[in-house]
Amino acid sequence: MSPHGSPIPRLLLNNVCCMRNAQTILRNINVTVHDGSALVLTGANGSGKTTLLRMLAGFSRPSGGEVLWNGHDITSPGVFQQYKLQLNWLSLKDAVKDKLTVVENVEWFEVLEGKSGKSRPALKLMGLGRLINEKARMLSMGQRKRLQLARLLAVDRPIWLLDEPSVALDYDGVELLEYIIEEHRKKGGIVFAATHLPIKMEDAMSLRLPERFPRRMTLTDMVRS
Ligand SMILES: Nc1ncnc2c1ncn2[C@@H]1O[C@H](COP(=O)(O)OP(=O)(O)OP(=O)(O)O)[C@@H](O)[C@H]1O
Repeated sequence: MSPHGSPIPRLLLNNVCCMRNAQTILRNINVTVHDGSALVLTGANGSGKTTLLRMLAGFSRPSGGEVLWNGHDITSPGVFQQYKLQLNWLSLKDAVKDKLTVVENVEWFEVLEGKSGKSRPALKLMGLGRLINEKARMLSMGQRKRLQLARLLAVDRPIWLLDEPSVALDYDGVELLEYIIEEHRKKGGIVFAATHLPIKMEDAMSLRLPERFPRRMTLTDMVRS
């Protein structure tokens, strides 16, 4: 509880700023996140969505402001060791090992977590049950994304940082993504999703990052005018 009696948010982004190469990428981002919440991040290419997710993952430090987890700055050494164990990261780089089988690609992450037994059910839920023993190099783009989502389920950490989670998924795949996000949130999990495509998430917060440069006329504008 805070001194005012309200629960301390699980995560608080307090005036977060990010500079890269003397340019401001993110300016004064303020977000309060409680268990079960979701934040949908949108914005033009280059507006800073991945940068914000990377900051939440602790890959880079804010150049201004702070990210607090349970009221503690995530960049403090003692805190970061605990905080990083809360995170599950899904990025466009899928880290799928082509020489391993589909199930090995998930079990590997589960073993690192000191867990077992969830990989096969997770792959089945994601519609990859028949491909479990195939080499991962056989998978299509959408199937690789489904494998990544199966990892989220098998590893089962509370804070999901999802960068373009629906890219390459077919209609059923997007519905499955929406389903697992909903189930995760019902258990108190937190979801951050950067996306250009609509993903249905009930009562999700949304943050549209502003374009960083004045918009110039594009080819599309010229064709339309
Ligand atoms: N390490 C870095 N050094 C310098 N500039 C960087 C670095 N990382 C990202 N940027 C710049 O920060 C800006 C934001 O990039 P970011 O990848 O966060 O955008 P995005 O909103 O995720 O874009 P997209 O929709 O294209 O995925 C870009 O202009 C990018 O060039």
